[in-house]
Amino acid sequence: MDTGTYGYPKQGVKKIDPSYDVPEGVDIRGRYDEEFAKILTKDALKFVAELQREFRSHIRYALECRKEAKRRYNEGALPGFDPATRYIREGEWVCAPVPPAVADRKVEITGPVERKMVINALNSGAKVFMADFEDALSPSWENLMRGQVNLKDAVAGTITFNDKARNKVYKLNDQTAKLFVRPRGWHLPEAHIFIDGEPATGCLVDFGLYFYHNHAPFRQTQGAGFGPFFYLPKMEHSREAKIWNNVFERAEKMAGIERGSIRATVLIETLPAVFQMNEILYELRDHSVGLNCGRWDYIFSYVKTFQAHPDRLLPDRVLVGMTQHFMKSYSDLLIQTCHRRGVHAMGGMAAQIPIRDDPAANEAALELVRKDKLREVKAGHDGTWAAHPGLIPAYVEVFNNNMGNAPNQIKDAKRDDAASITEEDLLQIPRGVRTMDGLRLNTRVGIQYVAAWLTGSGSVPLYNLMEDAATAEISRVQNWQWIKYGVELDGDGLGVRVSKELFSRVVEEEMARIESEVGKDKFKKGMYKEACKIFKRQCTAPTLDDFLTLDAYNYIVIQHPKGPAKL
Ligand SMILES: CC(=O)SCCNC(=O)CCNC(=O)[C@H](O)C(C)(C)COP(=O)(O)OP(=O)(O)OC[C@H]1O[C@@H](n2cnc3c(N)ncnc32)[C@H](O)[C@@H]1OP(=O)(O)O
Ligand SMILES: O=CC(=O)O
Ligand SMILES: [Mg+2]
Repeated sequence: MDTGTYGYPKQGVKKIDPSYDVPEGVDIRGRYDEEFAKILTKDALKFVAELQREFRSHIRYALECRKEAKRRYNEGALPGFDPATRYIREGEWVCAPVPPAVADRKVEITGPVERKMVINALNSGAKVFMADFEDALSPSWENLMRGQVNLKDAVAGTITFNDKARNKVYKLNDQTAKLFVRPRGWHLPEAHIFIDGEPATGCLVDFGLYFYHNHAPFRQTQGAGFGPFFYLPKMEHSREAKIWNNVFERAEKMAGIERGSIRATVLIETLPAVFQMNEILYELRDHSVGLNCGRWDYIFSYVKTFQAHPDRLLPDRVLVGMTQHFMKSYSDLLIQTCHRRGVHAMGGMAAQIPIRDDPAANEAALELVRKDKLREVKAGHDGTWAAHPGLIPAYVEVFNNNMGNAPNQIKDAKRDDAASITEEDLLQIPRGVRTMDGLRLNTRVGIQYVAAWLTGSGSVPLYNLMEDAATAEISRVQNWQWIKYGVELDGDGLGVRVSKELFSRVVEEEMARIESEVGKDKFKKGMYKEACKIFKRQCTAPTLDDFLTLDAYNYIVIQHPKGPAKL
């Protein structure tokens, strides 16, 4: 058949849709795009398919183990240290030395893999940019594939962005942050790429495509022989870290590069994982570059792990900060563990962002984050996360003032005192009150976040705070738990018990408030009603959904040529 460019028909010729050139067993169901085709090459897809085939049974097993652990916690068991791996916790071993290119990670900026933000983040003055396919990204086909294009251009050093409306061209500075990439968690499928008749594992797609296209230029221009570098999210057990280690070894073999070139920082952001920190580092000891306190998912995980423990309910979300005993214990033990094993102990994300139109409120927010960063650096953290470029100077100042010229505190802040932290310390119930305002805020934030996520934004400013998938999860599971156990809201003197009926009224009133805050027009055009339906269903479900984004994912999958699809 006679076709024009990319398979579109010449006049009078029957139309043929362009399609990706795929290897055996791979089916791409996402929209065809010329730019995406440069990422979805036959060889890159072959690599992703090989990873999927080699590791799918291990991933399935690891996810089954999560279910089994959940069953035990739901029957009353508590997470704790595993006696079978005491020898790893007590053994004297260290991880491979930190690559010189990333010895100094005092301030790391994070953000979705959106083009302008990638450039801004790399230029921000932070030491590291964590480019996010996870908490900060709504994983639509368009966002994911554009993200891969953006990262490829960033690693090549050629990325630009033309903001026509503002007549501004963005390009990279001479000096840029080192790039780390965070793929999705093990649980998320990629419904636009089928391998042997099944949706691919989301994180293997994110990792595989990025690694395939960028390992060589990255090692040359950024990693000084090491890399690429990754952040690994939401793991619950060291067996999941072992899979990543094997994936890395497989990738290194494919690329013909030395074992231990790839390096990753694991987020400790689930309650079960805090009891596995040594074991996780041990599995990844040749590929590790530390652990990070993923505080928001960690709080979410506390509620999720104790979903069937009404004696362990959380107070209002705003009261669960890093100074609560269980959070402080987690951060202290993470620092002690990392430094004993010779790697970075990274701090986490304060949710405050700059407030442009109110200098006094802005100064108050800055003071809160300075305090948070000061606590981190004094505790021994080697660096921290910033959500916004406007915060970086303040963070740099706090870390430099307290660490001087040293690139990190791995050798100087041993925190041997934290070795005595117990299971009870790590599980201690947080203190504080529960209020109607807390229920309302959870609801208002949760619905607005889901509405943004459904329309392509995975991180948003709400009420002067950064909200992303992890913070929204806290709102969702806390509402679920309060409804499930008919909790008394004791903090405001009203003594009201939470019920489905009360929650329905709150949802109605908060939807009205959202409409008045965002305006009728935006409310009508946005996906607030759909978001409300999803959020309400999840908050009132008889059993707790494992992840907010798993169910919501069905709403953003658009398979071509057939349209929306349910997994
Ligand atoms: C729990 C966790 O997982 S935390 C990690 C995941 N979360 C994140 O990474 C959140 C990242 N941060 C963000 O997405 C944003 O800062 C938000 C959504 C919180 C706030 O966004 P906005 O209100 O739009 O920011 P604002 O309008 O102040 O931005 C000003 C400028 O800074 C840029 N900017 C803001 N945040 C970032 C960032 N994280 N990285 C790069 N650039 C950024 C904007 O692109 C904008 O650039 P411009 O002036 O050239 O147009
Ligand atoms: O990913 C980070 C978190 O806090 O969650
Ligand atoms: Mg997280």
